[in-house]
Amino acid sequence: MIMGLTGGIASGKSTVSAMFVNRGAGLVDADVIAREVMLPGSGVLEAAVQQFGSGILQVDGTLNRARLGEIVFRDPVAREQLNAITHPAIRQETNRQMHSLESAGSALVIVDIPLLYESGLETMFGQIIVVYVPRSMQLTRLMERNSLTLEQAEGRLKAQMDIELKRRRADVVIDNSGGLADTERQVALLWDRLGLS
Ligand SMILES: CC(C)(COP(=O)(O)OP(=O)(O)OC[C@H]1O[C@@H](n2cnc3c(N)ncnc32)[C@H](O)[C@@H]1O)[C@@H](O)C(=O)NCCC(=O)NCCS
Ligand SMILES: Nc1ncnc2c1ncn2[C@@H]1O[C@H](COP(=O)(O)OP(=O)(O)OP(=O)(O)O)[C@@H](O)[C@H]1O
Repeated sequence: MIMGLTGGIASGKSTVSAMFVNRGAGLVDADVIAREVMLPGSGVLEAAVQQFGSGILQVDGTLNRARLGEIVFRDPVAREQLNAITHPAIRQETNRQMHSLESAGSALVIVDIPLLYESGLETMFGQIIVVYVPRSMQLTRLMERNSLTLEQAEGRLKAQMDIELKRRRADVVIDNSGGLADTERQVALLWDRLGLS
């Protein structure tokens, strides 16, 4: 079985994905794939440099993520341009990995895609899990984890669909606003309900 997993930025997707992996699920992580398709020498990185200039590179030729983030999280047009350059490659590799894990015999494959709804990828999955925390908690966790100002954190939130909308669209909601033990309990419950125990 393959399930999509999404949520808002810093809502806890990686935390919840790790809980599924600990129980034996396979994981495809679109954020990891997004990094891989932008390694030095890739056509995707080359296209990004053509679009945004060599200022987005570090001296060693790797992507300066903070610099590109500064550009795209404050400018919707630039963000759309980056999405157009990166998303086809990310989507293709995500598809490849999830089917390869399923063929290899994973009883459950979790596919963590931050922009699942924004990119209209619902049809790839029979069931979608949304990892939910209220917007105010997204902001505080994001500011703390990434050492961002409130303004920078709000810029990143504005780049995504509102988390309440995602919650309403979900097939399954995991509420990650309590402690980790409470989240783990919800994961255990879902694991049982899916007949995976
Ligand atoms: C802009 C970049 C360089 C910033 O890198 P940085 O290391 O600061 O952040 P990281 O990649 O870890 O992403 C953190 C979170 O930001 C959010 N985010 C990233 N890209 C986008 C985007 N284009 N639009 C909206 N939110 C985004 C996601 O929630 C993601 O989980 C990087 O996010 C990127 O290359 N984005 C384009 C590819 C993409 O869309 N990735 C996310 C979905 S697969
Ligand atoms: N239940 C929780 N209680 C307290 N802190 C938490 C909880 N779950 C996650 N966190 C913390 O909140 C932050 C965001 O969590 P995580 O990195 O899992 O989110 P994410 O949705 O994967 O983020 P991104 O969208 O940036 O990929 C992290 O610093 C994490 O340690």
